[in-house]
Amino acid sequence: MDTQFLEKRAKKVFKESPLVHCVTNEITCESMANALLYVNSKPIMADDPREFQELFSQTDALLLNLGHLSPDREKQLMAASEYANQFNTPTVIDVVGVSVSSLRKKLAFELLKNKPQVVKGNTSEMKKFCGLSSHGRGVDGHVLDQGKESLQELAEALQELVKTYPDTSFLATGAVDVIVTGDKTYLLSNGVPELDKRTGTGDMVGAIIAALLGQGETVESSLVMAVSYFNICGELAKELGGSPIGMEDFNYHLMNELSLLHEQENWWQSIKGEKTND
Ligand SMILES: Nc1ncnc2c1ncn2[C@@H]1O[C@H](COP(=O)(O)OP(=O)(O)O)[C@@H](O)[C@H]1O
Ligand SMILES: Cc1ncsc1CCOP(=O)(O)O
Ligand SMILES: [Mg+2]
Repeated sequence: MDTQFLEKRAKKVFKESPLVHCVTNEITCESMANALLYVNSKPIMADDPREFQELFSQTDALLLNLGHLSPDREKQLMAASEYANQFNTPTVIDVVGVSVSSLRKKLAFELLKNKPQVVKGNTSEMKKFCGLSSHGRGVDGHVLDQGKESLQELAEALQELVKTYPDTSFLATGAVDVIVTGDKTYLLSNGVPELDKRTGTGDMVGAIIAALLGQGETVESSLVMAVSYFNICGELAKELGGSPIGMEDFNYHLMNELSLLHEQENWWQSIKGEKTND
């Protein structure tokens, strides 16, 4: 990958303190709020549309997470998406659980109409989102959706989707992360398997992407830097936690590293992946 691009962006990211509005699920809400604080952002979890007119005049980015759906939550997500359009607030949509129900897929495409900067999910969720076969169970990705052929099929489907939705970039996370943004495709390969075993890791990545958008990073830079940063923190957590590593120890070190790594000037040198122009 272009090391000049990575070095230049790494000097900028996490140096400001954007206010990130999250309409999200109760399961991982606190982890998400703390992850944002640990990367110098300010979270506000707010889902009452009555305060959106005032709130959107103050916020820098919006994270919409479909994790815990209800009729009220659907109304809140749609309202926030409309306000983001009105206020030009950069928006990330996390299509959590889209491989579970057609209700979520329908809502995801309704939200896509408002031209969010990013739509993300794990590989199984994003395969379902693209109409491909998916082995997703619940909100988790499945290893059968992460093989070379499967990722190639998914990347091609996302490259087609970008032609229909040119204002939106797409991210599918897993052992290898697929980013399709404009005519560029990235395959990123940092991280450790333990990241798949802690609830909220994908949710936290979505929030960190929103934070970088909120501080003015481009969509391409926000995606590459947020995913890589988070996953390198996972690599450090595994190293620090010893072997065998308990998942509570892993999470302790992961969250610690989120708050520490951005003080290391050369953290970006650990970024692994490749970029192709479609
Ligand atoms: N097997 C794995 N190896 C390395 N990194 C992983 C693995 N599984 C997930 N990750 C990383 O963990 C984060 C969450 O991804 P994922 O588990 O796919 O999302 P979700 O929590 O939404 O299912 C992403 O940054 C992803 O790159
Ligand atoms: C378990 C669960 N159920 C509804 S949302 C949620 C958390 C999903 O978090 P992530 O997508 O980061 O694994
Ligand atoms: Mg997820």
